[in-house]
Amino acid sequence: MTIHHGELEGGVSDEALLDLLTAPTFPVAKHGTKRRDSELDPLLLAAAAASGPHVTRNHYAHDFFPAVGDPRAEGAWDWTKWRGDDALSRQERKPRLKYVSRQKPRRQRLRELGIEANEEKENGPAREATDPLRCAGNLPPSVPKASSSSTSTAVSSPATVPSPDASRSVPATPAIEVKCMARTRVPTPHGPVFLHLYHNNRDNKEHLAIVVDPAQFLEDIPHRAPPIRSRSLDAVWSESETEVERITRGAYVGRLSQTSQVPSTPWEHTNQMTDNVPSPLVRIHSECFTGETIGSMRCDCGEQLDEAIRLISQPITIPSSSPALPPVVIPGRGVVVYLRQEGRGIGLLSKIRAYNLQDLGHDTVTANLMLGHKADERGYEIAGAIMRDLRMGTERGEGVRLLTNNPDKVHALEQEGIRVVERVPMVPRSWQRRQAKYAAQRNAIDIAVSLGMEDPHVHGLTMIGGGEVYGEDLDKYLRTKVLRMGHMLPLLPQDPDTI
Ligand SMILES: Nc1nc2c(ncn2[C@@H]2O[C@H](COP(=O)(O)OP(=O)(O)OP(=O)(O)O)[C@@H](O)[C@H]2O)c(=O)[nH]1
Repeated sequence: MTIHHGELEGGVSDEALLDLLTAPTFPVAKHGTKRRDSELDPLLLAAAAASGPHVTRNHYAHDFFPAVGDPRAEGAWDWTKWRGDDALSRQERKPRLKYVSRQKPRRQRLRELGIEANEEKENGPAREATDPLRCAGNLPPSVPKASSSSTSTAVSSPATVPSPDASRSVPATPAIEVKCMARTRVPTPHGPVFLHLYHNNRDNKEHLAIVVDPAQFLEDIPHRAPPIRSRSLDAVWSESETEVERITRGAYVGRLSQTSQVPSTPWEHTNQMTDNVPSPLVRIHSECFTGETIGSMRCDCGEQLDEAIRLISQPITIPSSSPALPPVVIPGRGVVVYLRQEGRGIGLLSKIRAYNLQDLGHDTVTANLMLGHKADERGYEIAGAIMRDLRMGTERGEGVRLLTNNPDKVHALEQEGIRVVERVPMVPRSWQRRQAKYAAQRNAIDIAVSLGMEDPHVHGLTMIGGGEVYGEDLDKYLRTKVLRMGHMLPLLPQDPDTI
């Protein structure tokens, strides 16, 4: 069976329109009047065409919704003023659904960027960031923290490179700094992990790293690969820091117990990689409350998180250098960097609204655009800094094997100086199961077992409802990612009977 684009949620028109609008050359009417300004922003047009209501080129940040957080804004819904659903309140509410601009006047925005309004043409460089299919550095404006930089990992990110156009003053973005504030052992269904909590100087979110490296518990055995440890955590934070303080924040070695309390020392690991040890598996994962906490089957985020920890925790077989010797098996080794970028960076509130637009028939990309967001608003600078703090994919030359289908992530990490030696696909469990059925039309369970899946309920019962997400909503979501966001997954024929 062939998959037609037109079968996607949102219909042919949304996708065809977006393709047309984001094509390299924009069609111009033969006898049209020449525009005085530059070409129209495809994002704006796509949002306008998809949503219907008026959106103007200078106000594309307008929202369907009034400013919820600002009760003084015209049309804002302030629930504290809710007095019941009587006729009067209904009348009061009626004219309230209006668009409210969240954008300051352009002149003021340019001034804040240090750019004189007359120097910058409309739709000049700033327009680049509005490309809906671009994965942009979207982190909020930097607020440098007064932190002891001696203990944090500071690396010049590409954002700090001065503008080649020296005549224009571009505000300098301070080098990104991350600091691991605490680390602890967490037992999971896949084995123990070390949860690392990071602070940074770009946003006020607590990003996390889930380090799988149980070899650190095995004391008297020579390690084949260096332990995965945070440089900023193992640093000495102050001269007056006590051993108990160090241990309490997680700067210890081995297994912490009533009888074993060994504080770590600042980074001094000398053990090198043994030959043939594969590069560690790494996943950069973005927060998804719905998929990970309440087991939503609109997406596969919860399953992906579970599957990533499972895959990384698998023991590694190292072939021996001599045929006479048996292969060596070592514990799994790798990291999940967990970024607090809910809803691909648009936040939970907007994601919930986007779900309602999806129920109206729009796909996940169009729903974001209709709400005035980009298709993807995430950034990976913080992930890069965390990886550098853990010395992953940088200094030892081993590189990382990245668990993803998203080409943007590979590119973004490489931009951050992380060496990605291999992309390892994340095939949804339900697709693996169905693929197994299609492949041979035989006993699907046997095939799934031979693919290493075994019983999906055995592994990772970390989501409410079980170990595999499936269903119509999920299929639509995954197909949109493949067809509209360039995710590298082989599409399966649609077959509701096999779900
Ligand atoms: N805006 C929006 N975000 C969503 C939706 N469904 C899931 N997300 C968010 O998408 C993010 C996960 O992104 P994915 O595209 O699944 O994964 P990815 O990280 O880009 O790619 P992979 O590495 O291949 O999994 C999380 O932040 C989720 O909260 C949706 O319908 N709309």
